Order: sequence, then C-alpha cells, then structure tokens
Amino acid sequence: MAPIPTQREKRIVGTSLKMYFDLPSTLRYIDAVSQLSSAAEQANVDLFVIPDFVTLLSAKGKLQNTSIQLGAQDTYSEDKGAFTGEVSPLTLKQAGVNIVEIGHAERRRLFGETDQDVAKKAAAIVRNGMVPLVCIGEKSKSNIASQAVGLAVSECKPQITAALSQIPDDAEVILAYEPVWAIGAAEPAGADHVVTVTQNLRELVSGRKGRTRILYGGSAGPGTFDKLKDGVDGLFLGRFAHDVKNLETVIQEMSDGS
Ligand SMILES: O=C[C@H](O)COP(=O)(O)O
Repeated sequence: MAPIPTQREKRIVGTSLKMYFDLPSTLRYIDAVSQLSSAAEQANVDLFVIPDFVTLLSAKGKLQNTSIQLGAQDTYSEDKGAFTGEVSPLTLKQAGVNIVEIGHAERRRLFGETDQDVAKKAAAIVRNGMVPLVCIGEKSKSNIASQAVGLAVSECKPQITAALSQIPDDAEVILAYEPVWAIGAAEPAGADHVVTVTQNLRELVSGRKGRTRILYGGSAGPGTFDKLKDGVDGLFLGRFAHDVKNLETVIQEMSDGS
C-alpha cells in the first residue's frame, strides 16, 4: 500500500541582520522588506525579519500593516531585575516581537552561551507568548563522509533536547539547523548532508504536540531551498538576504506552487 502523504507545514523564511547594518541602513532595509508582505502571502510563506534591539520599535511601526513577523536576536531569561545590559523577554513581547532567536553559533562561540542558557531563554520566550527560534548545528565538518551525518545529529541532539526540556510540549518552536562551518561561507552545506541530518532531527521531535518547523541556515540564498526541501520547512538567511531582491527570489522559490 502506498504511504499516506503527511501534510507539510507552512513554509517559513526569514533573515537576521546580525550587526551588519547601521541604524539608517537597518531602517531602509526594513522598509524594503515590508514591501514583500504580499509576495509572501501569495506564496503562502511565513516571513520574518530580525533586526538589532535598537531598531525593534521602529521596525514594528514599519511592519504594522503587514503579515511579516518581527524577531529579536536574543533575550535574557528573566523578565525583570538587576541584569544590567540585558533585554527582557517581557519588554520584547511588549515591543511587538513574535520570534526570538537563541543559541546562534556566534553567541555560543563569542559570548559563551550554553545549552543551559538556551534552555532558560526558551522557557522565558514561551512564558511571554513568543516563539523560540533555536539555532543548532555541529561545529566542524567531518572529513569522513560516512560519519558526517551521525556526528552532526549527535551534536545537535543535546542542543535540541536542552531547549525543549524547559518548554511545554505543545509550545511552538522553530529549529534552525546551521552547521557552524557553513555560516559565513561561500556556499551552503551540501544538500545530501542537510536533508539527511534534518530528516533525522525531525524524527527526534516527531512526538511533540507543538508545531515544530525546521529551517536551514548557513550561506543560504537563491537556489538553496529547492535542493533542501525534502528536509526543511524553510530557510534562515544571513548575508545573501542583504540584497532584498534575493529575499524576494527565495520567497518565490518557496512558493506553494513551485
Ligand atoms: O543567522 C543567519 C545565519 O547565521 C547564516 O548567516 P550567513 O547566511 O551569512 O552564513
């Protein structure tokens, strides 16, 4: 008997500006992204954008009448208190943020963010009614092709388990699989690798009640999604979305019809 096809999730694409742009450039960029709202709706693709903290309120204003979701690049795990320099998840929610990115490879490497920190932040994000976008990925590329998938999955597994351990089973989560070695590179990780790893990760979370979408990130851009669509629900873009035309192209490539 032919297998019953499972209904796939609505696709989702977004970009983090990291710290690439200054204030005026960020505002111009958000203006340009706001023009992609109807393209995303027509393609039946969720679209999100993650600027720096300073720009969140202005960005919210610019995205007000669109279906584009606003993200933040990090949060603290407590809502209030003596935590100089941190940003509260409660404040992010009040500022209109829908999605909060945590555990990005740069935060883990440069700022010492641990799986335990990510877990506490995930709980804080869900507690405040937002969706955690949890970045996961293996640090190095295995030279032995036959072992690469197994090593990637075993490195990602505790990252996922830690984040999910602190949130209700029915909470929505987005997992961004970003092999660390593919971030900031000339091209994305190989399609076979990404598809096999993400299919394994999906099995790991298949028992969850909450919506769990899996994205790929790491030098992704136009042309990437088609190669990965058997494994992922969308893309998390970095540099190759700095030209908004590329983001528009990716949205079209992810369209339901394509
Ligand atoms: O947050 C996005 C990812 O780290 C990917 O960045 P990238 O596409 O510039 O490599």
